[in-house]
Amino acid sequence: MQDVAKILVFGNICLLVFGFDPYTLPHFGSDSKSLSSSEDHALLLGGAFDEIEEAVIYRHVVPMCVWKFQKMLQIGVEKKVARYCKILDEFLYASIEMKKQELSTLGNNIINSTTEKRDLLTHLLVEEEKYSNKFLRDVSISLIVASRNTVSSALTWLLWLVATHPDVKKRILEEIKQVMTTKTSSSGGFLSEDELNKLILLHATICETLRLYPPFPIEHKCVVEAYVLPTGHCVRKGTKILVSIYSMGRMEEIWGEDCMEFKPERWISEKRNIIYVPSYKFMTFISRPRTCLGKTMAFMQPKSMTSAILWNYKLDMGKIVS
Ligand code: HEM
Repeated sequence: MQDVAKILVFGNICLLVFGFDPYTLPHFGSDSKSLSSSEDHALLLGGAFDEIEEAVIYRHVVPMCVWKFQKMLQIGVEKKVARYCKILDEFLYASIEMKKQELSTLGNNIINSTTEKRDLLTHLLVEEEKYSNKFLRDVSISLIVASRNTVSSALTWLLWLVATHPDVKKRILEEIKQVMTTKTSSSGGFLSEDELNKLILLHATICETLRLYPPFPIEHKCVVEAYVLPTGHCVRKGTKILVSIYSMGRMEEIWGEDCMEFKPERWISEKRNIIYVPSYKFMTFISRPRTCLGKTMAFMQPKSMTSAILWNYKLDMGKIVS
């Protein structure tokens, strides 16, 4: 399920960043020559992201000298990293060049288009011509990496929790029916942003999913300067701190006695608004100053996808075949 969700999210983020869907594109790069379709090419890119993300985790668990040595000799995991980075670079630089050509062909038509309709690359290139290709590549890759695994993990757990809690599923469907207009029901059940904002129970269900199953279960920080924490603990410069976001989402002293239960209602006030929970309690998006910049999008995508799935299909857990 998460593999399908990753494909969906990758397509969405590419639309946002580049303005095109990678599943409909011609192939870029030497590694893609043997591929028979755009879909295969997009899967190759997805695979490259997966491999690199795994290698980044590896770099966190082995001593730095080990992976640096492997990198220098181009052996082991680092050999794979170099290959997959090349695949991604070819895709990203070709996408940037394509966008630049499109801009020079369409010129004023794009420049005069409303900013809400522009993809990120167009926006950056129209606002500031001097950004280097490397800068544009780095911005694009950060957004793809930040959203692909996180949103797909959230969506997978969300669908599983909804499928295994028929009462919640029934009430979400009733909520969708209430906000849905004739226009959206005839367009396949894809709700507008305003309609999605009215889905309070679905929003609460996503919060509850992210509390119990945070896509980043552990956060890793390094102390820059010696500091005394409010608890009185001294931390020395260079100390590595691991915060278990997963455990914090299941702590009785934070969430109460029913902390292990799936209860979307805990996020809804008597007046049917979402209850604000400070980020130092609900750590899924980390606290300031480095809080997640894509939080709104992190809710919008699962909301839009889940409401369309529930509207069009019957969501149930299939039989597990051993
Ligand atoms: C359920 C989905 C998501 C979760 C749980 C999540 C969680 C997080 C977390 C924990 C961080 C802090 C990482 C760190 O400092 O080590 C972070 C940072 C970030 N996230 Fe998200 N994220 C999600 C979706 C997204 C999306 C969809 C985008 C944008 C398209 C995004 C963009 C970013 C960016 C740009 C940062 C870096 C912020 C900075 O360092 O200043 N995230 N996210």
